[in-house]
Amino acid sequence: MKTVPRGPGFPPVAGTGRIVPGLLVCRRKRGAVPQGSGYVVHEGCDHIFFVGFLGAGKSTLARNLGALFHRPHVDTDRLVERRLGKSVAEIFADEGEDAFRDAETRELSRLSGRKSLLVSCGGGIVERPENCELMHEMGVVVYLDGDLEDSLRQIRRPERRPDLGSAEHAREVYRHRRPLYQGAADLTIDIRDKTFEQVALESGQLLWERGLL
Ligand SMILES: Nc1ncnc2c1ncn2[C@@H]1O[C@H](COP(=O)(O)OP(=O)(O)OP(=O)(O)O)[C@@H](O)[C@H]1O
Ligand SMILES: O=C(O)C1=C[C@@H](O)[C@@H](O)[C@H](O)C1
Ligand SMILES: [Mg+2]
Repeated sequence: MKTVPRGPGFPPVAGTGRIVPGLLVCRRKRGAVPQGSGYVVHEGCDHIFFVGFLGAGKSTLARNLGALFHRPHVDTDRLVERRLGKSVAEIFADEGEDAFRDAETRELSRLSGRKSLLVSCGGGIVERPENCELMHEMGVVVYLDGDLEDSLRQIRRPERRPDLGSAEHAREVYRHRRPLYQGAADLTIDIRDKTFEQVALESGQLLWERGLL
């Protein structure tokens, strides 16, 4: 990815801005050309992948930043579900985890044909080194580094999470995964003791300052 820098200032104010709880959302008119108006121009694939444990807030963050920076958001779990026509829980139950992981890798590689996505990833995306390579080929990886307990509290409908299992199992997975997330990350955001809005502002600023948004 080649980056053409633009002027200072966060967030990018072009079009109209409005405040929503804790967040400044900047609206750009449809079709507006980002040249010379403080927008970054990237050549090649320039996705931003958000990784982290279950319930860390990846989807919420990618959605919030998508609204803030006018970038499309996709979620790998939702892409797999749409492609296979069933929920993640059903895929695990009917076809097993390997089939889910194969589908996840296929969906990930399909993103190479798209531009400027904010991608919230399934919690297990880092289980396959091939996925980490794909993400690095297509952009940068941001790790939301948080506590296991916060993740567990935030998970909605834990009974629908085939990957979660008992608290002890979740703890084991967390311990096993943390170095994988760290190894994959280009950037790490410490999300402990922060609200979802604080995380969105902090990561937006970090990515903006580095010319990634
Ligand atoms: N602004 C918010 N304030 C408080 N809680 C929130 C907020 N946004 C989301 N949540 C809660 O936190 C949960 C986890 O957030 P999110 O779904 O973004 O995490 P995730 O990392 O994508 O999780 P998953 O592993 O399920 O994909 C949500 O299901 C929701 O219940
Ligand atoms: O952490 C995991 O292994 C998973 C997380 C979810 O996002 C889904 O991708 C699936 O349930 C597996
Ligand atoms: Mg999610």
